[in-house]
Amino acid sequence: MKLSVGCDHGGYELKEAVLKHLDEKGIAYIDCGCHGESVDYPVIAKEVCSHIVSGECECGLLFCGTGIGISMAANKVKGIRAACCSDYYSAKYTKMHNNANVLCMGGRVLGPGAACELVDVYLETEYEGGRHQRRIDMLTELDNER
Ligand SMILES: O=C[C@H](O)[C@H](O)[C@H](O)COP(=O)(O)O
Repeated sequence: MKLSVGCDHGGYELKEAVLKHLDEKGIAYIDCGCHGESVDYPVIAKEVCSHIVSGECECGLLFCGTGIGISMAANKVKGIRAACCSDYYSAKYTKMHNNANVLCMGGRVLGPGAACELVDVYLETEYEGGRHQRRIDMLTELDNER
C-alpha cells in the first residue's frame, strides 16, 4: 500500500506527526508538501488526488487548518471521495460505507495522537460493498454529469 499525503501551512505540523507515524509502521507514501511555507490548499489537494486517480497510490491523506477546505478541493476531482473527519466513528465508517479514498483532517482541530488513531482505523477498515456500492455508483454518476 502506498499513500499520497499533503497539507497546507495550517496542516503542516499534523502532517509531519502523521508521516512519522507512517514511518514507524513502515507504510510507504509520497509527500506532496507543503513543508511549512504558506500555500493554497487546492494546489496540494490536486496533486495528492492525481496520484490516486492515476492508480499510483491507493488512497490519500490531506491536512489543512480545519480539514474542510482541502476536502472541498479534493472532492472537485473526478473519482475522489474525500471525507473530513475528526472522530473515530466517522473515520471508520467513511471507509466501510463510502469507500472514501482520501481522509482529511484539521491541524487546528486535532492533536497528533487523535489524528494517528483516525489514520490507523481508516487504513485498517475494509469497505463493506453490498448496498453501499449502489450509492457509490450514484456518486460516480454525479461525477460524470459534471
Ligand atoms: O479550510 C481551509 C483551511 O483551514 C486553511 O488551512 C485555512 O483557511 C488557512 O488560513 P490562513 O491562511 O489564515 O492560515
